[in-house]
This record gives sequence, structure tokens and C-alpha cells, in this order.
Amino acid sequence: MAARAHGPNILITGTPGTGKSTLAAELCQRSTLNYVNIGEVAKQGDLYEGWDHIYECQMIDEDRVIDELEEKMGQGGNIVDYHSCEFFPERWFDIVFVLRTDNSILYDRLESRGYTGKKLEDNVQCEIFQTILEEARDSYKEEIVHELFSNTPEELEDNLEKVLSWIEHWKATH
Ligand SMILES: Nc1ncnc2c1ncn2[C@@H]1O[C@H](COP(=O)(O)OP(=O)(O)O)[C@@H](O)[C@H]1O
Repeated sequence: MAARAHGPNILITGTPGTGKSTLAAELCQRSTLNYVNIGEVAKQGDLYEGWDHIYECQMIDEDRVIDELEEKMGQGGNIVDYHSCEFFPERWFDIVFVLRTDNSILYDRLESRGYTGKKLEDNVQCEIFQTILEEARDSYKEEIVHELFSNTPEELEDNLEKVLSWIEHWKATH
């Protein structure tokens, strides 16, 4: 099968709570692209390598996740959602969107998700220090990394339109 026969591969990354899964799921509803939630892929295949005692969650086995997705990513047409971005092969993605949310809004979203203490504070700090944005800029060509603000429903709609028009442009030119 030709490379990217099913369309472009898009990475949506950002601190937990910035709205990745909301944006990615809605994009898949409004396009022909396929939603790939890395947390779900790990869960379905039991692709873990141990327990993280600090954050009290499973640690995903990154190498096995990559092996699991390699063929699908080669075909193209995927929207990948994950809160980290440096371990993926750079060649997988045609564009990378990093979602950003103001600290106080993010704090409230994570608190209502049930995050408390260190987990809550560390995630808000991760956003304050632009950790994921820098990780994306270090891992991919600068011109394919785009920051998207995701504080309000209006911004969500703007982001949907931006990404959908990028997908249309990609399809028209490939
Ligand atoms: N642009 C936005 N404006 C308002 N609320 C949003 C926006 N994006 C996401 N949300 C809300 O924030 C919460 C976290 O979003 P979610 O998509 O689960 O984030 P992530 O996948 O990055 O962890 C959800 O309750 C979602 O409805």
C-alpha cells in the first residue's frame, strides 16, 4: 500500500486536561481520520511495563506501543492523542498540535477529574513550564509544530476548523 494511503497522521499532544481527547474525537467525527488514543491502545493490548508509585498509574511500554501501531501509522489517516510526544518515531507525523490551557482553568478541570495533591500540582506546573510544547519542538521539525489554545468552547471550535482545513489542504496536495 502507498505511504499514507488513508490520509495524514496528526499528533495531538499537551498536558492532561488541555482538551486533547475532546478535540481528537470531534475531529474524527468530522473527518475520515481514525482516532488513536495511546492510553486505550496500551490498555487493550496490556502494553505496560510496571506501576508508577508516584502517580499511581500504569507505565506504558513505549516500545511495544510503537510496534503495535507501526503498520497502522504507515497507512496514514490517524489522529494520535497522548500527553507526551518524544518517544514516537518522528517520521510518523505530518503535523503536531500542542494544546495549551491557562493555569487556573486547567487546575479546575483536573480537580474536577479527581486529581489532588502532587498529581494535580505537577500537571499544572508541566503546563506553566510549557514542558510538552518544548518536548514537541525538540522532537519534530519546528515548522510542523503548532500551539493551539484550548480554554473555551469558542477556541475548541476554532481549533476544529483550523485542523479540518489543514486536513483538506493536505488531501488536496497529496
Ligand atoms: N476548549 C475547551 N473549552 C472548554 N472546556 C474544554 C475545552 N477542551 C476540553 N474541555 C473540557 O476539559 C476537560 C478535559 O478535556 P479532555 O479532552 O479530557 O482533556 P485531555 O484529553 O487533554 O486530558 C473535559 O471536561 C472537556 O470537556
